[in-house]
Amino acid sequence: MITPAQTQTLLAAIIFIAGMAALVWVALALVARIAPRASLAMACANGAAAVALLLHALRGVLPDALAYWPGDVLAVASFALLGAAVPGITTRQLVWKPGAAVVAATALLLLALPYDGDLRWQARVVNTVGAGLTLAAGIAAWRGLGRTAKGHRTPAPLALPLIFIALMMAARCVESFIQPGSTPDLREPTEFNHVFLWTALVLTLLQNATLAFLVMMRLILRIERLLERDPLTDTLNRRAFDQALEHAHAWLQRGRGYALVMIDMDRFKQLNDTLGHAAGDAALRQMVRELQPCVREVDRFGRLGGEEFGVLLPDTDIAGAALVAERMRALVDMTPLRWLEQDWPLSASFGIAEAERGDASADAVLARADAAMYRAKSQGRNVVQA
Ligand SMILES: Nc1nc2c(ncn2[C@@H]2O[C@H](COP(=O)(O)OP(=O)(O)OP(=O)(O)O)[C@@H](O)[C@H]2O)c(=O)[nH]1
Repeated sequence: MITPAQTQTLLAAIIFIAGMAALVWVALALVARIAPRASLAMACANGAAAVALLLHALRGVLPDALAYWPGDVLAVASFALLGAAVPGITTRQLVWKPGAAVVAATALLLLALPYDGDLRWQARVVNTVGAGLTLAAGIAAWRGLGRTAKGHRTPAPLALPLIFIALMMAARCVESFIQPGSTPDLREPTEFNHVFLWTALVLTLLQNATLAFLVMMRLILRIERLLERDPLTDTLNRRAFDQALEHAHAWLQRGRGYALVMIDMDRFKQLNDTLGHAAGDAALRQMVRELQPCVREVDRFGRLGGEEFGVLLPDTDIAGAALVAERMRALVDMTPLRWLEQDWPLSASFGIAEAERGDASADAVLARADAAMYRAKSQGRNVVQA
């Protein structure tokens, strides 16, 4: 036997959880500044849900003009905000216009329904629209999560709580047709309400936890990226490049070879001394931009220091490395640096080396490529040497 106190306590617990979740999302957005727009949308979604449920719980206590129509519109708005926030978290695009249009249309429709006596049609509208909005968000999340981004893949089933919420709302609508005697009041001590409220409680927790987990993943990926990138050129920094090199060397004994290209810009000090440090920085960025199209997805392009760069080419022999390096050399040579209305010719010297089974470590390969690069310098620069 379910008592009114049980359903009311469950309702209060959901309001409390949604309210707390709203505060946590505000903190993530404003204090931690993680995915701020999507986090704010999540804060608003939880806040709107909490207020809508509170107005529902206070029906009969608050004036009708406040407790009914505004509460229903807020409930729909909370689903629309959820639908806007989810793509913001999974694909970084906040999609709010379709949701706003649905809320406006639903508000008008609800305005046309008389709020007296039987409120089942109002509840059917809210539950159907809520189910549709949440299902759309769930499908968008499933698709967004299934994709691989920058080598990371977040499991699509993390979108399941949203899909379950949609099913739950749809079930509430279906129940109102199957059981014509049921009332739309969530406080009624019925079996259906009891199960519905328990499910809503668990799903509210689960959905907030999974979305917060996704936001944290974004933060971790951003930190990982900051740790492995050179801030000026956005190539790998020395540490990350050395790691990639060690990894490639570990595969050498298992039959997967690799080659290295060392790149050193020519007469860079002269450029810096004549045009200034900012021009030198621009030249470094320009060279990296020009060379990017020569670098495959599996290759690793890193800045080893100053104006020296390295490219790790897995599954490549010396002939392949020579082709890549020659193409790179020609590209750098082709475009001068345009700085304050004048052209400054750019070029770089290239040294290449192929890893051999006898190489005890990647350092040996690096040293050979380095020595080849110094030979290129001594031969007048702007050449490739093996
Ligand atoms: N603008 C800028 N300059 C840098 C950076 N890192 C190192 N440099 C400068 O790069 C110059 C490298 O000079 P050198 O090692 O003599 O080499 P170079 O002038 O290119 O001479 P060669 O290699 O023999 O052609 C130095 O003046 C460094 O100060 C950087 O991040 N930005």
